[in-house]
Amino acid sequence: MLRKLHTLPALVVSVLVMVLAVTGAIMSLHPALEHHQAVLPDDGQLSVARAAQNIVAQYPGTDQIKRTASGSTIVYFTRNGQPDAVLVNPVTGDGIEPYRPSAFFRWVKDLHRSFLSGDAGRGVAGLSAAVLVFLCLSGVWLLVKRMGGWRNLMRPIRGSAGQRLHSQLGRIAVLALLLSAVTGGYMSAVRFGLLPDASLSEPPFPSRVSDGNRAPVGDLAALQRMDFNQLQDLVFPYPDDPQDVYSITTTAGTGYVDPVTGSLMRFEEPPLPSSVYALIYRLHTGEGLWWLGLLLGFGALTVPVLSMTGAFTWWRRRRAHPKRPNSTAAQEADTIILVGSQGNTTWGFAGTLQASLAQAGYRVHLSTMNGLQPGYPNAQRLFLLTATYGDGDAPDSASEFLKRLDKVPEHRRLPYAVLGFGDRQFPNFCQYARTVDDALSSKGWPQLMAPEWIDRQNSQAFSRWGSRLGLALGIGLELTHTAVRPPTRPMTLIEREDYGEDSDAPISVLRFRPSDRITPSGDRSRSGTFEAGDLMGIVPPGSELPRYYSLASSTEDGVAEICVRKHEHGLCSGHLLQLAVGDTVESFIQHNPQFRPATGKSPVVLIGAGTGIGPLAGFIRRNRSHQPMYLYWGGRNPQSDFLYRDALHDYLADRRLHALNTAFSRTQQACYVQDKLHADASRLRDLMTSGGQILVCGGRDMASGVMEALDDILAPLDVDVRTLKAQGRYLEDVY
Ligand SMILES: Cc1cc2nc3c(=O)[nH]c(=O)nc-3n(C[C@H](O)[C@H](O)[C@H](O)COP(=O)(O)O)c2cc1C
Repeated sequence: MLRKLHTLPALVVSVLVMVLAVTGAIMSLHPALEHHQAVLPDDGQLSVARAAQNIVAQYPGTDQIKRTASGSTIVYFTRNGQPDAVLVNPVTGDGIEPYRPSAFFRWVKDLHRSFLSGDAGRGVAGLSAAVLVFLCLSGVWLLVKRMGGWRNLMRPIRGSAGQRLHSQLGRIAVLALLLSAVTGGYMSAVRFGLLPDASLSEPPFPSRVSDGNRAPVGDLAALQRMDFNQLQDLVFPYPDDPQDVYSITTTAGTGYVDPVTGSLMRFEEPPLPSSVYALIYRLHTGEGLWWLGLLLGFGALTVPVLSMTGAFTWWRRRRAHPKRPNSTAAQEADTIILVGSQGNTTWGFAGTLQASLAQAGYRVHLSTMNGLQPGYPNAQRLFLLTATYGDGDAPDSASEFLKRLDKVPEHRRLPYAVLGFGDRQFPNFCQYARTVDDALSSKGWPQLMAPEWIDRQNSQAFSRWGSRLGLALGIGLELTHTAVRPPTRPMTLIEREDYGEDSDAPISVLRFRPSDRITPSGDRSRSGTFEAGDLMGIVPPGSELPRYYSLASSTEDGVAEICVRKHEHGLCSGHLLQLAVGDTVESFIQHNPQFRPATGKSPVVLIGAGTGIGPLAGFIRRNRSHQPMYLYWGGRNPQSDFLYRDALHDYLADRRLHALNTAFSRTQQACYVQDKLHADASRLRDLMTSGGQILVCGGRDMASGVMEALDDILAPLDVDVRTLKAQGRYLEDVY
């Protein structure tokens, strides 16, 4: 809900906020430029009287001396009947250059204040500032939730590149943005009378002025007592009006000076609202605080990037959540179906279940598992259909489910049935669905049906489950659903490197590029954006089901690179390894943001074996910030299957990789990657003590061996892999 509240206003006002931010960033340069030009005497060095005397000596027709908040001195004077203005050095009275306010800055200021549309535009700018305040606060709250509490707020961030950039920039710039938005909103509120008027009230004009000749400005006692650095404005009396006086405004207040006697006639301190306004104005504009101006300007420059990354993340999430036609409102439904999915195939099954139940007369509400509500007033049953990802983890649309479950009161518990979707090739088959089932039963939710597990979207198994459900409900229920193949694009093999050709399990590094062929839908084929660690789904000929390979490259590399080992009877690996350059495969990208090194400076320990090196090499390749990365990798034989040998040595040379440890199992001193970890135990303990994280990629036997080894190694620190996993510091991509 909060995410929606954060996203929707952002999408609506993003263009307006971007205009405010970019114009604000441009204007933030102004105080710094002015400060650079201004001549600033030391405090106590120069009185207003002396400075005015110097200036009048150079500019006898002086009408007004004005100082900007940054300290520049502007003199308005009349010469030969023509008004003019000049920037001066107040110590000497010499002119520096004619004063010509920049038409560009004035235009930018108008755009910033009112979108060039007068009062209506000012109102819109004020509302946009209020929205920006809300976006900052809701953004911080979302980040706190995502990072698991305030204490973890500055921890490295995980997720897709867009999400990481959005959170990282937001975290850096939020204070500057909040300050700009709150102060801007305040000034708008004052302008529209929502807060007390802050204009400077002038004391009443003196009714009597001393008779006699006017003294030279340098002799006026009141001005001799005032320090020039406090001066804001000094207006000279009209030469032809004997009743006129000097008007003066300083940081201490406003008053009048008798031009004959030099005495202070009236002087009033500014009222509180106007002092507050002056302070807020300085904080908003950086006038007189040029360094703050530049900081705020930098903060404002993040807004376009935040808007774009935010919009991109929203669009991606939206695309990942299929439409739910004919879903009854949650309040009215008698049957609730909640879906945990990442690749969307589970939605297809859920849609079929929904349609069949609706046909049988049920009022069915269909939503994500993250959409679990604390109560469904009319519901009598709950179905949970969920996939499993990572190490038995929740898919994206179920990541908040268990937390939400805690909030459901006892009297709202419903009879439920869990249907897990998974793949027996993974070590933890349907683990997340099992976790959900355990959580519900341990909380005492009544079970409508025992849980069932569907392997690789098997439609017969789904149909059998449907028949059993029909019996439980006392209706005839026929569920006919065949998984829809994800939309694929042709990719052409452009390069291959072959390893271990003589062995029983050869490996190839394959590089693909989107082919120019027109797809059946008529699109020119394009591949989506991806990063190392994402998955390339490949559908081998004669199969409906894709096989997934971890990507070793990102979009910027211009190729989709994967490492493939030949599996005995492996339909897809067999197909891929016999491809020749120029051949094409049908494929798609599945994002896998859970498996990425966190950004920042903390060390990253990469551990893999065999083809598991693919994404790890991809992470190292992109490590331009030289985050300390340590690679432990196990192969069979250094002569025949040392994947990425040359590239890894290049990465070591340019410090993208800090240390490389290899283990080979088919040599005389047979050695496994776990042995290398044990041999390097004390360094690993140091790395983990300094906030390091571990990413493991490869087969499940290697992964469980590595886990055991690390539990031993980290025992003296009182840390185990389970704890690291819970902290998001131990990530696995295991197959
Ligand atoms: C990266 C990845 C990790 C997976 N991990 C597991 C797993 O640990 N256990 C499991 O049973 N299935 C696992 N699967 C299989 C999916 O859960 C299964 O294909 C499911 O049907 C996908 O549903 P969805 O398309 O709705 O997300 C994984 C699939 C992928 C792509």
